[in-house]
Amino acid sequence: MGAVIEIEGLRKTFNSLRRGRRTALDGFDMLVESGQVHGFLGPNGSGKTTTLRTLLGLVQADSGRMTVLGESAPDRLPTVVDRLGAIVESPQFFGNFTGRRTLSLLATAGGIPSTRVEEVLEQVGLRDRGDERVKAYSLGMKQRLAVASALLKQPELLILDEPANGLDPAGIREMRDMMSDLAAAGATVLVSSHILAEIQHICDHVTIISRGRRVVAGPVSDVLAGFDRGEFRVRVDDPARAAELLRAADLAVDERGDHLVVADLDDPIQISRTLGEQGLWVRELTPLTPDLESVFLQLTDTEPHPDAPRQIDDPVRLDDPVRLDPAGEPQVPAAVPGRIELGTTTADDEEGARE
Ligand SMILES: Nc1ncnc2c1ncn2[C@@H]1O[C@H](COP(=O)(O)OP(=O)(O)OP(=O)(O)O)[C@@H](O)[C@H]1O
Repeated sequence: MGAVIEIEGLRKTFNSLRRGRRTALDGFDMLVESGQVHGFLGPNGSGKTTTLRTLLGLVQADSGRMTVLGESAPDRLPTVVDRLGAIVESPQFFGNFTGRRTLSLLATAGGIPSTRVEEVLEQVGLRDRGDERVKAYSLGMKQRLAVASALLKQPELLILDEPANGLDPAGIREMRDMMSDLAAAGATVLVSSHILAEIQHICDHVTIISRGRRVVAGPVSDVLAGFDRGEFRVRVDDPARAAELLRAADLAVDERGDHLVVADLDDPIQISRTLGEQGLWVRELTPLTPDLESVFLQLTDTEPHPDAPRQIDDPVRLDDPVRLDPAGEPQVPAAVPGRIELGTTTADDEEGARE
């Protein structure tokens, strides 16, 4: 599989009079290979949008090396722009135009055959609503229209920043199906999100970023397997006694009210045998497999706050080297040989551009 996106040691610091100096990217690395549906995960403010904007030349990096479809980015992006579709900032459409007319105009402007309009409307599930004005579209329909506009040129690579934002569960499901269809048709998709369950369903690969650094990357199944602590939920009539017996058998037991969680287990037979031999019959013995949500929380150490978005202030936990990058810690590369120095941005208007 060839690399479709390569990012090495990307750094970006924003300077603003109001908020001072902020390091958005602190030596970030990412590799997306051809045919992947690659999830780009991180808490709010971890650097996802800055990465994508930098990759597309919308923000200038301080340093780092990037390639897109084999060409160095952003300087050589114009040579691959026809093979690339991206929705990084919500595109604005004319509310009085219909979806179909909007796409027709974009197709004409881009020299794309008008037959593509019907194809992309179909692909994003808007064919029956194509003659309604955009101002009457729901947020989800506007998102789909945006995706349709990016699909007009049949891109090999589609980059979507938080495409599920603001969508209801049905809209999220449709977006998910659409991405699966695109991948099945051979496209590579990079999708950033903080909706972890969705990423787990949609994506085959994942990169998790925290505070501007990559904390883990790889196939979703490998990342999850790396966090499998061999835990089992155990229900018995007398959990306190069961806990005692299991501890006496050298097992790590956590009492959780009406059930126990036993960790670091190779074979659950150890539980049923230990308890059965003492006349305690097991009612439930369920393996607890990690999901992306728990992996994400462990890596970024950001328990969601009931009334607030995810927090980013806590330190990244680095106590388990096997679960992190090969170096055993979030990557903070020193000088990368041959890295292109792109110059430093020290403009207060960066702040203005964002707000
Ligand atoms: N134009 C800007 N000016 C000043 N600071 C910025 C600018 N853009 C991003 N930042 C800061 O850089 C950091 C990373 O922001 P970024 O938007 O890349 O995060 P994110 O992971 O995309 O977050 P979210 O999920 O909330 O979109 C944050 O601290 C943010 O405040």
